[in-house]
Amino acid sequence: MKTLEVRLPGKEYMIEIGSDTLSQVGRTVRFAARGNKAAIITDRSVDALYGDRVRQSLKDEGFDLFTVAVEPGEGSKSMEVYSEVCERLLEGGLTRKDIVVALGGGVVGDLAGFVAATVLRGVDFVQIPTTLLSQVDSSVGGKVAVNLKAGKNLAGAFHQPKAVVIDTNCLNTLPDRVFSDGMAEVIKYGAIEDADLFRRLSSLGGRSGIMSEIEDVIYTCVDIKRRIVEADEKDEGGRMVLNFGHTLGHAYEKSGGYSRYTHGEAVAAGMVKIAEIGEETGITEKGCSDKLRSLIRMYGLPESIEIGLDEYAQAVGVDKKAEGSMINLIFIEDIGKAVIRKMDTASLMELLGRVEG
Ligand SMILES: NC(=O)c1ccc[n+]([C@@H]2O[C@H](COP(=O)([O-])OP(=O)(O)OC[C@H]3O[C@@H](n4cnc5c(N)ncnc54)[C@H](O)[C@@H]3O)[C@@H](O)[C@H]2O)c1
Ligand SMILES: O=C(O)C(=O)C[C@@H](O)[C@H](O)[C@H](O)COP(=O)(O)O
Ligand SMILES: [Zn+2]
Repeated sequence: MKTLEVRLPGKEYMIEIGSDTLSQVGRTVRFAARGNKAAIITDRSVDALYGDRVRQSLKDEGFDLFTVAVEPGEGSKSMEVYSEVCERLLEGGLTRKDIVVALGGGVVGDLAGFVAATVLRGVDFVQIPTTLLSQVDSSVGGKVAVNLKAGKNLAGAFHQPKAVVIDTNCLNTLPDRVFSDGMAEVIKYGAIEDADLFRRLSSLGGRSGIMSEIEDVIYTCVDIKRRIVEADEKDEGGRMVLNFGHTLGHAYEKSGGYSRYTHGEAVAAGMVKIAEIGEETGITEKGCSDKLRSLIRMYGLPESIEIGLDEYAQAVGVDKKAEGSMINLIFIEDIGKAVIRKMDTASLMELLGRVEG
């Protein structure tokens, strides 16, 4: 097993990465918990696969338990489901010293984390991510949120977990499409920060290659995120690079009603498009968009998604990196080297029109 510590003053936590860590998860939660009640928030598919194992481990540690299982899918990152889950926690008798256990992919982690940040004005929570995307990205760093009609992740908070327990065995039951989603964020880390990782992803060549080095791939990604979050927890500067491909990606997700394209698919297409804009403006070395395209193709992700300029404009208008009429955009200068550039949104729209042809 590998471990990492996120060192945020007063909010430090450990990340465990290994195989079969689920059967020992009770010990980690016991160490993190101040009370004796634990509420597991999960989705129905994950509950059927892994709920019993987690419940057994928590019971072995003497926890008084209950489970709230939501519908699988992005639709559960909504104010309606958020409100329903809060009510269920209170019916279950959750008090301020108790703990929420988020068991599932990024949807469950973001929803349960937002619930934990706000119910009773905040309770502790632990992340047990079960998808590749949630293991390399969403379980770490404390961004928690639900979607609004206006756009992606628009009601949220920064609420750091007390621990993150990653069990790589969970990845064996992932459908290929969900595995690919996680690869979009893995490719993102290579593109923004680690050219060696980017090259390695080419040579690993697909899901089985990645699985042969999975602990190390996850460790590499989480270590990058840990360093970035430690330097800028609240997304005021350097952390914005983790949003590479996301401004346009969020536009694609919204245009597909949060069901046609997954987050990973949207981010993949968003990275290619912003690299094309970067090449057009001279910020990005020529050829980077082709390098991204070929990795994205290799991992079964879309290189582009067609939407209208009005749909881009709506998403850009509510992007959390906007400052008045300007927006902070994340480009890469080359593979492994991200840069933040302020641009007025009108110029961005003009460039989008140009690269869309
Ligand atoms: N907070 C952050 O920093 C952050 C970072 C990246 C993404 N996100 C968010 O994460 C969400 C996407 O997360 P996701 O890709 O994990 O999707 P998801 O949580 O919807 O999971 C995808 C599907 O896989 C199923 N599943 C989960 N674990 C499984 C397993 N081990 N075996 C079989 N099936 C399993 C789920 O039931 C679901 O149907 C998006 O909402 C995105 O915005 C947040
Ligand atoms: O942790 C971060 O910071 C990220 O930007 C990670 C992203 O992969 C993730 O999708 C995040 O939820 C996007 O955040 P948002 O602030 O653009 O909603
Ligand atoms: Zn993301």
